[in-house]
Amino acid sequence: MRVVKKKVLVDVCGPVDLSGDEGWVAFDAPALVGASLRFVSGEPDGNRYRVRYYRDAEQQLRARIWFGPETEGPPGHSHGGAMAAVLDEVLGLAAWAAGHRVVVGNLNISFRNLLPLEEVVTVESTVISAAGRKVMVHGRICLGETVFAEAECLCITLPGK
Ligand SMILES: CCCCCCCCCCCC(=O)SCCNC(=O)CCNC(=O)[C@H](O)C(C)(C)COP(=O)(O)OP(=O)(O)OC[C@H]1O[C@@H](n2cnc3c(N)ncnc32)[C@H](O)[C@@H]1OP(=O)(O)O
Repeated sequence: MRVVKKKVLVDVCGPVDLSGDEGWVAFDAPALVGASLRFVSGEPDGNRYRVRYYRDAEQQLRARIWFGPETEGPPGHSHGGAMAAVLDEVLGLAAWAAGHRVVVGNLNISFRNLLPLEEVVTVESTVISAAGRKVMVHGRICLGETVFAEAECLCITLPGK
């Protein structure tokens, strides 16, 4: 029964264009951090999220991401926790991409607009500072001028190699 339901959803959703902007270069997240990031990035043809990572011309991490029907919270729109999971992954990964071996210690999110399901949006990230074990990364989920969520993320470097 579950298999049939999933197949129908796949047919309904169809392919999604996750191509990047001009000048963006594809970024291989598993090559850097391993294959553990399955919750957000693990099902590239599924109905939860579909994600592709890039670096922009300034080397900052970017993600093109589709929020599928399985991320629903308010009817027809993404769950806030679904957006939080994406920001946790992308902003933590941004610190790794900048050379810091971290986990996320604190993630402060403001939800600014309801995010419609099955929309392809962009996650922007900027590494703001690195001092001692603390790496601050800011980011937002947006589409054009519309900001759906913005976040400040304190990453803490892991001890040891
Ligand atoms: C491995 C392959 C992975 C590979 C995968 C990589 C993927 C990255 C993307 C995924 C991101 C995630 O989902 S990560 C998963 C979600 N995150 C977690 O589960 C983290 C759980 N928390 C922890 O493990 C711990 O609390 C740590 C590591 C964050 C910190 O513990 P600690 O090592 O004992 O260090 P501690 O002394 O407490 O803190 C060091 C300094 O940071 C400050 N600090 C610590 N936490 C906070 C905080 N929440 N808010 C403010 N400040 C904080 C302290 O005040 C201190 O400042 P001072 O006194 O020095 O000034």
